[in-house]
Amino acid sequence: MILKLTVYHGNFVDTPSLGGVRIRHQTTIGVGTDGKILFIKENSQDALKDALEFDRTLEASEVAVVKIPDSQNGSFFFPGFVDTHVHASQYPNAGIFGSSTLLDWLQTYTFPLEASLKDIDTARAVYNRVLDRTLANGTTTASYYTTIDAASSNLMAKICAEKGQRAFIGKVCMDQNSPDYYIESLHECKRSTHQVIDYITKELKDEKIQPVLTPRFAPSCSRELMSWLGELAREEDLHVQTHLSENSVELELVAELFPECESYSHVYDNHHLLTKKTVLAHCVHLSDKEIELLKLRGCGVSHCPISNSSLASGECRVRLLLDNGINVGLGTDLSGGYSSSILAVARQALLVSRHLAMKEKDPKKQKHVNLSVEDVLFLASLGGAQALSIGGVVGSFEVNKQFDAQLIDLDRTSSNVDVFSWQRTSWNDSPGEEENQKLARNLLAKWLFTGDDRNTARVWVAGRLVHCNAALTAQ
Ligand SMILES: O=c1[nH]c(=O)c2nc[nH]c2[nH]1
Ligand SMILES: [Zn+2]
Repeated sequence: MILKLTVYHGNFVDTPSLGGVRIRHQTTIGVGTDGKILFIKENSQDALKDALEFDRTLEASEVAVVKIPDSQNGSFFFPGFVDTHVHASQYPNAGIFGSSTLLDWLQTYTFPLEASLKDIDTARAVYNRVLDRTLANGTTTASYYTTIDAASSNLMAKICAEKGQRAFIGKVCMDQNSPDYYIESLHECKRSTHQVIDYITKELKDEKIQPVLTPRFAPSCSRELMSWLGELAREEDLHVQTHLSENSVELELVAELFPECESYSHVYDNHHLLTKKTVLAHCVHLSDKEIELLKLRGCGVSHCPISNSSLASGECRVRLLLDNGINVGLGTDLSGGYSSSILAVARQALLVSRHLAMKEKDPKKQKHVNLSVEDVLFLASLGGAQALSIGGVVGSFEVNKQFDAQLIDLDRTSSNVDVFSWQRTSWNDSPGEEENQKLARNLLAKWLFTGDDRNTARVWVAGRLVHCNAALTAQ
């Protein structure tokens, strides 16, 4: 018999809006063979019955059931994480940055490593590993930077398709102010960019994998290159990613290189690179006028607090961006950031917001600047999806969205999380269940601050199991 529907049963947690947590207790989610969520039934005991009621033409043998036993009360489903900014090619350097800051870090650590991935075997080893690692940490969508090399960028796209992660693949574009051993001419860059777009859209043809135009950052891109990329983005309706306003020395360099532009953001805007499908990493030192411009253009921002702390770049004022209606997600920014875990990035986002709050004199403002556990879990999931302009496809559990999910298990004896008997919840979030609600929120905080990949039991992208932490007891 051919499988026509999979039903997942257990407790589902997601963040449908900033600061809001939704807990769906003993719920069945039905997923079609194309990975789309077809129905959600709350407060249900019998997942198979729900499936057969949903589609009366189905036979039981055509339905697969993934049920978390009620006894496994420390387990819940959460949407897969979205990493809005990650340099796959830099993964071998995770943790290796010494006391450098952005510009010397690029020269000392980053450009030599990226250049070495021209060797296809090196690229294969690195890209396979980074995929396994991010999937094991619950990342179901990632916006990747590869290197300037087309062949190995195409290999990365192929590995993503094979392993099943949803991914944007950004072949890096740089044609000025870069080392002789790691640069392309404008002509070469145009050709290799087309090679990657053509491979992904005409050969690979996996709708979960998309190309993203990737001017590295303004200093390494000529005006001609940026104009050409801006035009290509418009003509082909492509996604764009780049870095913006990360480090104060970088800001001075940009002002020197582009004296005709009002600000760093205007450099990109003048070349038509700020669109609704653009995601901008860092945005640490933006002026109010630049924030207004990003809002006007509908760009997303990738907040990378581990990277910003490691490279001493500064603190992004996330609450200000959110208050201005800008979509913000989280980025690991490997290897400016040392961790491949979006959960770890979410934790750091919360802590950085508290550092910003400490600088506020007014207690009311202090409170507002703080990001809560619920806020950073939103940024890690739906916020990230919205920043990448795919908020209608993934990021929360809704009918017609894709089933990109992770099963979290806080009870694994080998993990770092200890849940005591009085801290348990039935996950029942209905009115009148205030104590349960409080316990559930405390468990989410415990996961955020003490959890890691040992608690990521299983991961699905579009309904396909892409990671399984073998020791788990869930069937
Ligand atoms: O965090 C960063 N990582 C990079 O690789 C990079 N290149 C330019 N600017 C950058 N910032
Ligand atoms: Zn980066």
